[in-house]
Amino acid sequence: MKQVGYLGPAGSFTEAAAATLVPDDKRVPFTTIPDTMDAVAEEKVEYAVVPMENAIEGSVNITLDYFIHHQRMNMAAEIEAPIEQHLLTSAENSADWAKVKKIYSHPQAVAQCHQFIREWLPEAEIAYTNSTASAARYIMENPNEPAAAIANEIAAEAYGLKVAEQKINDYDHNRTRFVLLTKGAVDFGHPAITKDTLYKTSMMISLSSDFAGALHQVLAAFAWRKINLVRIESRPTKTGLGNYFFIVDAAMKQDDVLIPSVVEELRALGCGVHVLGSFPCFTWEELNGARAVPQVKQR
Ligand SMILES: O=C(O)C(=O)C[C@]1(C(=O)O)C=C[C@@H](O)C=C1
Repeated sequence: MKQVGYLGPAGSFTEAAAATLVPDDKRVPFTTIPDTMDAVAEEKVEYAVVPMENAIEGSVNITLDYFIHHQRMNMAAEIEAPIEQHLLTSAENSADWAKVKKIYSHPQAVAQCHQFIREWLPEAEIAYTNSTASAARYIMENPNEPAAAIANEIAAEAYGLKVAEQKINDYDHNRTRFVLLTKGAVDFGHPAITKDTLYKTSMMISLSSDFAGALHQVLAAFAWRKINLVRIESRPTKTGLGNYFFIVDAAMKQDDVLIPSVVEELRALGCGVHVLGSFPCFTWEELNGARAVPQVKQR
């Protein structure tokens, strides 16, 4: 049995994503996203699942930055899952949840519920945690503190908390993309792969210098080959204000012709190009049926 690392503790959204993508593997929780990625590099686990991007809040910067600057590995698969945030309290605080003085949760989850917090708990102090599940666990351990966690239903059950308010995320279409990372390149086989499965090839591109039309030239290399791009993200290189690299996801599997020729053309233009992975993409619904709420089988 393989071991899959995930951002824990049990009951995080990332665990639900890992349980859906690789249900037969042993799930191993880690405290932070960098710890989870290090575990793959140090071969404590075969692979890891980490959150990459949320439909409301955008990229999970710590994942992208740690991946690029510290722990370059291979993106081997992706799963996109629905995210429903709930306000969880201890039984002691559930009736009077509007009186809680502090809200614990992961920054992405807090950001997904800004309007709810502004409207209902404007005075509450926000305390950021490593994951939504660690916030829920904290509330379990401190039931008398007038505090709440923002987390999912699995965490409510795992840590014996009450769902004081359901579905508090500000936008209905709340979804997060999670990636499965491996140390080396692998072709991720999955029984759900069909001829219609979407593949992406993710690349990191840095420009040779800043000149008019530099990014246009990069995009043209994809455009004239009719390669559809499904994401363009810029992140600071951390070498000085105004210096960026780009993460570009092409909607195709790495092949022997088109992707190598794009890479060659971009390098000829003086760009730095790294292929970060070429991987199948699944949706939660595809792998789990139409259930909206994450269910995790305990092992
Ligand atoms: O905190 C968790 O439960 C996570 O798995 C992390 C995470 C994230 O980083 O985006 C995952 C999904 C949600 O968007 C909120 C939090």
